[in-house]
Amino acid sequence: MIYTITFNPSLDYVVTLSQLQVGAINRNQAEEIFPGGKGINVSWILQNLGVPTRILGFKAGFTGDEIQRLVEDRGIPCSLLPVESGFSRINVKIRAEEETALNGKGPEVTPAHLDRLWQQLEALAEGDFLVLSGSGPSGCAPSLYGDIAGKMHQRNIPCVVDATGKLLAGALSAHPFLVKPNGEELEDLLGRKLPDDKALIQGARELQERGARNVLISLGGDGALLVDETGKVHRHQAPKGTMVNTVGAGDSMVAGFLAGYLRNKDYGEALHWGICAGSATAFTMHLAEKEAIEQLVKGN
Ligand SMILES: Nc1ncnc2c1ncn2[C@@H]1O[C@H](COP(=O)(O)OP(=O)(O)O)[C@@H](O)[C@H]1O
Ligand SMILES: O=P(O)(O)OC[C@H]1O[C@](O)(COP(=O)(O)O)[C@@H](O)[C@@H]1O
Repeated sequence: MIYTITFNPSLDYVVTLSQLQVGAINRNQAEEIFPGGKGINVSWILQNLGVPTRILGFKAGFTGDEIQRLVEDRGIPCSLLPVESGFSRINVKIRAEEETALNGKGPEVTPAHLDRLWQQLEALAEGDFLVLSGSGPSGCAPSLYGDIAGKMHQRNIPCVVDATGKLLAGALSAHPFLVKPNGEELEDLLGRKLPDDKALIQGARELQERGARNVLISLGGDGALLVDETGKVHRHQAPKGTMVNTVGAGDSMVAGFLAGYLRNKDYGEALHWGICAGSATAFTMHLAEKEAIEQLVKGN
C-alpha cells in the first residue's frame, strides 16, 4: 500500500482566460474545481493506475469536507483527520498566456492533531511506502518531514519526499527513498544556478551525500534526470504533446515513478513511467487517466 500524507490539501479552482490583467476585473472563459494538494494528487494517479493507496493528512471546514467527498467519489480510500478551526485552502490556478497560482496557507495543525497522525502511522508495515509531499501546515516545524521520514526509516518503510526549502533539507538525513525537486527547487536548496545536466547531476549527488537515496529532478517540458542509489544517471526527454495544464504534473511523476518501480524494481523503468505520467497530466485538463499514461509508456 502506498500511503500519502497531505498536510495542507486544497480545492484547486482552475480558471481559464485568454489574458490576465492585474488590477482589473477579469472574466473567466472556463472554470473547474478539483481536489488538490500534492499527496492527494499522487494518490489519485496511483488509484488510476490500480496501485493500492490511502490518503492521510488533515482537513478543515466546508472545503475540507468537499475535498474528502471528491476523492471518495473517485473511490480513493481517505483518512483525513478533522481540524476544528479554519478551512482547507482554495488554491487559484490561472491559465492565461502563462500559468499563475495563488496557493493558500491552510489551517493550523496543533501538536494534538499531529499525535493523531502519528497514531495512524502505526498502521504502516514493511512493504508499504509513505509519500510526504507539498507544503506543511501553517507554523509547522521545519523538521516535520525529517521526523516522520526518520521514524519510517527505522521501521524499514521507504519514504518519498516532494517538498521545498527547509522541509526538504530537514528530511535528507532520514535517507528518503526518493526526493523529487524540480530544477528551480534544487537551485533554491543549493543556493546556486544549475544551468546544464552536468550541474544538475552534481546537485543531485550533493543531496545523496546528505542522505537521499534516489534523486529525481523534474525539468518540465525538458523531461527529467534521475541519479539512482547506485550512482547511475538516467536522463529521459519528455514526450511531445500539447501542454494544457501543468498543475499536478510533478505529483503525477512521483506516482508514475512509484508505479513503474513496483513493476520490476528497475529505476530506468520507474523514470519512464514517471515522465509519462507527468506528461500525460500536462497534456490534459486535470490529472491523467490510466489509458493516457499507458499510451505514452508504449511510445504512442
Ligand atoms: N510542457 C510539458 N510537456 C511535456 N511534459 C511535461 C511538461 N510539463 C511537465 N511535463 C512532465 O511532467 C513532469 C513534471 O513536471 P515539472 O513541471 O518538472 O514538475 P513540478 O510540477 O513538480 O514543477 C516533467 O518531468 C515532464 O515529464
Ligand atoms: O502544498 P503546496 O506546495 O502549496 O502545493 C499545493 C498545490 O500543488 C498541487 O498539488 C499541484 O502541484 P504542482 O502544480 O506543483 O504539480 C495542487 O494540487 C495544489 O494546489
